[in-house]
Amino acid sequence: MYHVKEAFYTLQGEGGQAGRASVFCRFTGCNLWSGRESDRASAACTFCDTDFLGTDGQNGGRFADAASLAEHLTALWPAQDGPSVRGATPYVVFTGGEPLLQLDEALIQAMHEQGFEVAVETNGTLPAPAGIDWLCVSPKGATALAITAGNELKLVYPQSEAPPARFASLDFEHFFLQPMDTGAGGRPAPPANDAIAVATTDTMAASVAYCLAHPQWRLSLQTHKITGID
Ligand SMILES: C[S@@+](CC[C@H](N)C(=O)[O-])C[C@H]1O[C@@H](n2cnc3c(N)ncnc32)[C@H](O)[C@@H]1O
Ligand SMILES: Nc1nc2[nH]cc(C(=O)O)c2c(=O)[nH]1
Ligand code: SF4
Ligand SMILES: [Mg+2]
Repeated sequence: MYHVKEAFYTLQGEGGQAGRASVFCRFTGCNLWSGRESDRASAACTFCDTDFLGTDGQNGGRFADAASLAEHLTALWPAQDGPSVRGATPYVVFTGGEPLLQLDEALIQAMHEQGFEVAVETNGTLPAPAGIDWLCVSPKGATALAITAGNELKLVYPQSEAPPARFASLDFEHFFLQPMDTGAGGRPAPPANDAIAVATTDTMAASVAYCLAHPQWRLSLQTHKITGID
């Protein structure tokens, strides 16, 4: 049984695939935070910008097997254009919560059979199933990584217990710093048009300065918040 908070069609907002049309599948639950505000300060991950509790979001629910969830997600991809127009490869992003608590090879295979490339956004503390096409690892605080290779390492910055230098020698194709959205941190997430102001203050300046001083790292902005798309 898969528990899905929400699923929606949008543009990938972050990292090396930013701007790409994507079906997002947000699984319920995380191993680094209960999702309750009363537990945030004592959690292993304290700055989460996401509600991942329950199955009550748009297109959320409980799915008995890989085939039924794959069919549900495929229905969110738009009808392809006619034969004279170059089609895009359908793309699904599994996130959460922590997707590696639920994502398995059967679901990856079912999405491949539907013609999708499969991307994952993970905190990197749990092993990944085989078959993922684009793996993004985003380390959290003092937690130990179970995954030390992938397509992109996307570090929310700054985190006192997770300096970029700790990850700079790992086996990733791309290294991104993403300014921490401090509208989280125990307060409700800011409305989309507020996020621009938040993102352009101190965490943005610190991220820019780090990338300028350490060119291995590139800046990743949360463009879905800037555009207000989701
Ligand atoms: C909500 S997490 C879900 C996936 C997975 N649990 C993880 O942490 O990577 C999705 C992405 O949002 C990032 N993120 C979470 N809270 C953030 C914040 N306050 N500011 C910037 N990025 C944030 C995470 O680091 C991760 O890359
Ligand atoms: N548009 C959009 N892009 C995203 N990239 C990673 C996200 C996530 O929450 O995992 C996310 C998200 O929530 N929305
Ligand atoms: S950012 Fe990821 S790891 Fe941290 S609490 Fe949110 S879902 Fe969990
Ligand atoms: Mg998000």
